[in-house]
Amino acid sequence: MPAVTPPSSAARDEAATRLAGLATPAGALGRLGDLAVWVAATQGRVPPEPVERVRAVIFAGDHGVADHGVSAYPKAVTPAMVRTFLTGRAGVSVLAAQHAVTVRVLDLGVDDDLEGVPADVQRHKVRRGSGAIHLEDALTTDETLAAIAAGRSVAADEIAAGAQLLISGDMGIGNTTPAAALVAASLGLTAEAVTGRGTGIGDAALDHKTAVVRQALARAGERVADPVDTLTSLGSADIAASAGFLAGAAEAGVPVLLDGVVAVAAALLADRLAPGAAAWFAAGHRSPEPAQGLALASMGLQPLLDLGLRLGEGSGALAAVPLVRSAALLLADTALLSEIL
Ligand SMILES: Cc1cc2ncn([C@H]3O[C@H](COP(=O)(O)O)[C@@H](O)[C@H]3O)c2cc1C
Ligand SMILES: O=C(O)c1cccnc1
Repeated sequence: MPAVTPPSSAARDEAATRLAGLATPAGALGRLGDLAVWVAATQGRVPPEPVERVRAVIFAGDHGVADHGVSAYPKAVTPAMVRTFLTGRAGVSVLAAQHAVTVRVLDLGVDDDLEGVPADVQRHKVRRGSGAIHLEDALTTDETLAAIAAGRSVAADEIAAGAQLLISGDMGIGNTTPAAALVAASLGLTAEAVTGRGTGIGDAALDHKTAVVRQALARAGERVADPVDTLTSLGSADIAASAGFLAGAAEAGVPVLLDGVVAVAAALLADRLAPGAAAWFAAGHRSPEPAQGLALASMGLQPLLDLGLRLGEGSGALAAVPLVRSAALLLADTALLSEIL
């Protein structure tokens, strides 16, 4: 497995110097300035080039826990939304069209044959539905490794297609439950600390969902010390693929803008699979899911937006794409104070 080379510290230092010399009051660009320095470091270029080619991949899959009262919606939504991504009418599709971002959807584990969808969508399918994590493993070890490898190969495809910035999106009813469990397992947190309302469950269902996460963590036990075993026991095919995708991006030196709780759980696993990967990640937004904020903080990432957005699909990352573009342009094209005085 290739090691993760950090973003260029020479470019980071040069970018910070350029930022300090811009025709603005010192520090006036605030977090956009920090973001610009990160973009320049990931590109190894000062000034950074415009961030034009942004590509998002949605990893879709079903989750056995969805049959156990953890979501406000039925599992049938998952294949229906896969078809909706394909017709370009999902929430994330609207933002992607607005911001000229390409979106692909891939079925890693949808519990449906998705008859009639283009074969390419199912090219990396690992299985139909992942195990109910409080009762059984999500995957076999072989399935986990296949999903991670699929994610890495998808990242390579997107990079070969010219991606300068990658986004991983999620679709799968019930997926905020394994995401919460993965974050708790990775950070040594309790079920109470990480479990949220997902699609909008009420108090009684939240108590039940928390108990499901607690039971899953107890079942996984010591296996959470290893990232592959963590994904095997508590993850899913789609989240394992997303983790492989994010690890692959970091290994290739391509930056990533993170979305909500599922993408961030995958990012945490990517950083365990490929230590140092998190240096290639920026946080598009903060979601109301507690696991998401806790995972971001553990990676030292501050979210760009905080809109109460709790859709997933990559939407929070998509909404932040204009900020990344603005940051790079500001550092590249703003006059220097020395040029105007
Ligand atoms: C119509 C619809 C579209 C969605 N798009 C993303 N999600 C999001 O909500 C689900 C996770 O929440 P939970 O764990 O509570 O089920 C996932 O499918 C996620 O992608 C959606 C959910 C619905 C209902
Ligand atoms: O925080 C998220 O990303 C989220 C919340 C609810 C449903 N889907 C995603």
